[in-house]
Amino acid sequence: MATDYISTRGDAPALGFSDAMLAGLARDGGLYVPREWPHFSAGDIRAMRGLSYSEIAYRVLSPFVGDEIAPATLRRIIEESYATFRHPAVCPLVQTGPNEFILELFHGPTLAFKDVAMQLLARLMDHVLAERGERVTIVGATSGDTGGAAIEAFAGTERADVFILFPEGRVSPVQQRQMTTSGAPNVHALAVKGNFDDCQALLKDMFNDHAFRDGVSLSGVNSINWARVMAQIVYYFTAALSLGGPDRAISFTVPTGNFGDIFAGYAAKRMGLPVDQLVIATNDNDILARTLATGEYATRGVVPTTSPSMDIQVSSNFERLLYFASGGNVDEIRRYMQSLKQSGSFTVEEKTLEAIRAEFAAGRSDMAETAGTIGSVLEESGYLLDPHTATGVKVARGLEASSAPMVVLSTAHPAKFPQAVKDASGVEPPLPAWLGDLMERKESFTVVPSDLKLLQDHISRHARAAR
Ligand SMILES: Cc1ncc(COP(=O)(O)O)c(C=O)c1O
Ligand SMILES: N[C@@H](CCOP(=O)(O)O)C(=O)O
Repeated sequence: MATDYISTRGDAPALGFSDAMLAGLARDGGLYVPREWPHFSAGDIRAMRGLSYSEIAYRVLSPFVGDEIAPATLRRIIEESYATFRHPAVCPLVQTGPNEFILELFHGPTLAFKDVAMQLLARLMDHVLAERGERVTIVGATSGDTGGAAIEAFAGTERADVFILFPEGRVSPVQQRQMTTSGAPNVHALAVKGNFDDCQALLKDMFNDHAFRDGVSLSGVNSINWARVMAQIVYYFTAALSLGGPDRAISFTVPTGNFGDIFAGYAAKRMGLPVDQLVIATNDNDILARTLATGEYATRGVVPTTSPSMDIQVSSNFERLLYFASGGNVDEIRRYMQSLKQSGSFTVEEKTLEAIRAEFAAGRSDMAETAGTIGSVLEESGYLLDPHTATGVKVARGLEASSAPMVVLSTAHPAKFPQAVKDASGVEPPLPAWLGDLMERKESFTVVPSDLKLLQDHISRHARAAR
C-alpha cells in the first residue's frame, strides 16, 4: 500500500508522491512527510543481501512512489541515475578502524552525497513533467554542494529552469566553479550577499508567496523536497546489509547541517532497519548539539568554517523530526516555527525533547579538532578525509565504546576542499581527471542582494515557465 504525504503544519492538502515532489514546500510553509512509514521485516531486509544498489533502491523506494510511476519505468530511472556513479558499489564502505567504517557517498558527478538523491530526483521530475506536459522553475539554496549537484543533474533539460542561490564568498572555489561553469542556458547561478540561512529564508519566502509561486510554477530541489530525503534512505540499508544487518544493529554518525541526511537515517529506522545509535555531528555551528543538550533551539550568527557546507543555523529538516517526535502535533510545530521566525528561537516541549533524545546523540567538532582528525586519520590508516567527514569521525570517536559497528557518512570528496585538507594534512588532494579543467572553465554568475522582491523580479524575467 502506497502512502500519501501530509504537511508538518497540518494546513495544506495531502498529496500523492508526484505532486508532493513537484510542490517541494507545502503551501502552509510546512514540509511534506509520509502519512505512513512503509515497513520492512527482518526477512524482507535479509532478502536484499547481495543485490545491486539499484535493486535495493527499487525495493526501498517503491512503497513511497506507489503506482504513480510504472514499476519498469521506476527501475529504469533508478538504474540510469546510479549508472552516473564512478564506483561499482555506488556508495562503498571503507574500514578505517577496528569498528569504524566510512560510507563514501561522493562517487557521483559532483563529488558530494547530494548526487545520490539529485541524480534520481532530476530524472523522476523530468518523467512526471513530460507526462503532464508541464514546465517548472526550480529555485534552490545552497551552502555549496546542493547547488552544484542540482546544476549538474538539471543542466540542459527543457522542462526546468534552475536558479541557485549561494552565499557570496562562502563556498569553496571548487564548489563555486561547479555552479558557475555549466554554460547551460537553463541554469542561473546567483551569488547572494548573505549567508546560507539568508538564501534558505529567501527560498522559503518565495514558496510562501503564492502569487509568485504559481506565477513561475515554482519547484524545489533542496531537502525540503521529500523525494530528496527519500533517496537518501537507501544507503542506510545498503551499508547495514554490508555489515551484517538486519541481524545486528549498526550505528551511524552523520555530518549535519540542514538535517536531511540524518533524517533519512531516522526514516530507515522507522521502516524497520535495526539502527543502534544515530549521531548528529556538527561543526562550530552547533545549534543541533545545543538543542539536544538544553532543549533551546536558539540561532546565533553563522560562523564561517573549514566545513562550509555545514555552516547552517536554521536546520530545515529538524521540523520533520519535531513533527514525529511530538506525535504529529501540528499546533506545537506551528508554534515553534512562528517563534523561530519572530525571535530566532523556540523551546522544545519536554516530552518532544525526550522523544528526540531517545533516538539521537549529538556532538560537535570545532575547526582545530576537525583539522587534527584529518591529520591523525591519514597517519593511522592512510585515508584522507574531507573536513565534513572529519567532523563526523571526531564526534564518533568521542562516544562511549559500543559493540555496534560505527558507520560515518562521508559526505564529500576531499578534493572539493583542497586548501582546508592541505592545511590539516600537508596533502593537497587533486580533482579526478574528468574534472581536471574545472578551475580553468569560464565562470558566469550574477551577484544579487539578499532582497526578496529583487530576486523574484530577476527570476520572473528569466524563467521560461513564468506566465
Ligand atoms: C559535504 C556536506 N556534508 C554535510 C552536509 C549536511 O547535510 P544535511 O544538510 O543533510 O544535514 C552538507 C549539506 O547539506 C554537505 O554538503
Ligand atoms: N549543505 C547543503 C545545504 C542545503 O541542504 P539541502 O540538503 O537542504 O539541499 C548544500 O550543500 O547546499
